This record gives sequence, C-alpha cells and structure tokens, in this order.
Amino acid sequence: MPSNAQLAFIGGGNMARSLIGGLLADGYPSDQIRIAEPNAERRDMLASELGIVPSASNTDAATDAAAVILAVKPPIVRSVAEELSGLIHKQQSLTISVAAGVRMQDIERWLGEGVAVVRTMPNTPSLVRSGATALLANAQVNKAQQDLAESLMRAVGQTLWLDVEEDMDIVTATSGSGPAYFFLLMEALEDAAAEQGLDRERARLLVLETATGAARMALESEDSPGQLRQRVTSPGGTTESALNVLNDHDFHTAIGKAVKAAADRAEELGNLLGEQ
Ligand SMILES: NC(=O)C1=CN([C@@H]2O[C@H](COP(=O)(O)OP(=O)(O)OC[C@H]3O[C@@H](n4cnc5c(N)ncnc54)[C@H](O)[C@@H]3O)[C@@H](O)[C@H]2O)C=CC1
Ligand SMILES: O=C(O)[C@@H]1CCC=N1
Repeated sequence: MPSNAQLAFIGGGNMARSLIGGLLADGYPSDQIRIAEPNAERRDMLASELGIVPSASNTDAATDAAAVILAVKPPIVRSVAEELSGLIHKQQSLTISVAAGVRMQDIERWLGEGVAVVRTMPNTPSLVRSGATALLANAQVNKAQQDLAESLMRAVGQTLWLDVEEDMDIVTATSGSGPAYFFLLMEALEDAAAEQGLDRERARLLVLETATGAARMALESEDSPGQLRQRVTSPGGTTESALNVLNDHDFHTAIGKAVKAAADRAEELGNLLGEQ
C-alpha cells in the first residue's frame, strides 16, 4: 500500500490496536500512523505496545490524514464525525468507519454532504494479518481512495467489497463477531479435555493446533467443510459419538440463532442511531 498515506485512528481500542498491529507487522511506517485516544491509561499501553504515542485530541490526530479511521463504539461515531467534519472537508480526507451497525447515510449526514466514506467490517485477527474485512464505498470515493481503503485492509488480511449495504449486518454477525465463536469453541474444548484429565498446557496446545489445522485444511481444500467433517467421522467411531451429542443439543441451530441475534443487534443499533 502507499506508505506515504497518513492514517489517523480515532479511538485506540481493541479493533484499532488489531489493525495498527497488523499494519506495523506488514511494514507500514509507524510515523505515518496517528492515534487519538481519550483514556490516559490506554494511551500509555498503546505507546508501549505499538511504539506510537497517541494523542488525547481527535483533531490533532486527524490533521493532515489521508484517511481518518473511526474506531469508536457505535454510539460515539456521531459526536466524533461531527467534531471532525470541518477538518475532513478541508483536507478532503477519506473517512473509514469500522463501526458495527452504523449506516452510511448516517455517517454522511453527521459528516456533512460530499465526504468520501468507506464503511468496513474488519475483525481482530487483523492483528496477525489474518483478518477478513468487508468494505462498502459511497459515491464520493474516488479510485485512489478506494485503493487506499483496499490496501489498508489487504495489508492485514483478506478483503471483499459488498454490493449492498444490507449485507454488512450479516457480515458483522459472521466475520466481525465470528472470532468470538471460534474462541468460545476453543475454550470449551480445552475445558473438556482438562475435565477429562489432560493437563491444561497440553490441552491448549492440542486445541490450538487442531483449530489452526482445520482452518488451514478447509482453506486449502477444494472440498467443503461438511465433506472434510465427514472424512473425520468414521462410522461407529469416536467422532460420530461426539457429533451425535452436538446434534442432540441442536448445535447447528444454536449457531444459526446466534448469528441471527448478532445481525439483528447490528440492525437495531443502526435503527437506534439513525433516529438520532
Ligand atoms: N472488537 C472487535 O472485534 C470489532 C469491533 N468493531 C467496531 O470497532 C469499533 C470499536 O470497537 P472496539 O475497539 O471493540 O471498542 P473499544 O471500546 O475497545 O475501543 C473504543 C475506543 O474508543 C475510545 N473513545 C471513546 N470515546 C472517544 C472519543 N470521543 N474520541 C476518540 N476515542 C474515543 C475509547 O477510550 C476506546 O479506547 C466499534 O464501533 C465496533 O463496532 C468492528 C469489528 C470488530
Ligand atoms: O461486538 C461488537 O459489537 C463488535 C462488532 C463486531 C465484533 N465486535
């Protein structure tokens, strides 16, 4: 990506830290990244972890930025957008939102007409450059800005552009929140192995290697996850016994309901904030 593009992260929380960590690991120069973070303790932590000293001022961080990344919680996006609107207009910066649920039309309304906005949904594995990000651009985004957003997110993982904004809530429920579902499965599997008598250290190693191996195999295989699962499941064997229990507990249905709840919450956040 163009390493001369000045990036300003507004909000230095979990998602910003993952994106910045991934960018630095990809070789992005740290002097081209600014962070605004109101919490002093958090600023100290980011400075020691990332080697970038954050500012307490959003406008200081955003000054001269080619891209301003709004990485605050959804209810805070409006105040930050309104605060930075004048500066963003003056500099013609690209605004990139990572906020769940917050709709393009509202970001545009808060920033004022004519601002180039890319709405994105990244995820925290961006920290290790294994992120998955969906992007959506408004009509004001020019080719160079689209390339900038694409290369920023591509530096930390895979990207895909959406055709319709409605898909963003499903993406949020799938890949935005998705790492938590896999971490929960890892926790549960580790606990189960420990309860059966395996020491924690060995249990964790086996669980993490199994998760990595399964993901890598599914990524590299022509076969679907369902076909790969069947190949682990010998008739009358151990896996079948385990999967029968998961089926008895409606595992598949539970995941479906969980993802729907997340997508519904994203829509609800969008509705709530859109009314403001
Ligand atoms: N955590 C995740 O896995 C993902 C989060 N997101 C989105 O990223 C955004 C941030 O989420 P997290 O990083 O998880 O939250 P977080 O709470 O860890 O980070 C938000 C940061 O913004 C700071 N902040 C609060 N008010 C501010 C203001 N007025 N100006 C500047 N900074 C301010 C807070 O001190 C905090 O450090 C949210 O909109 C969320 O929907 C998107 C994808 C994944
Ligand atoms: O839980 C959340 O609301 C954020 C958005 C996707 C992941 N974390």
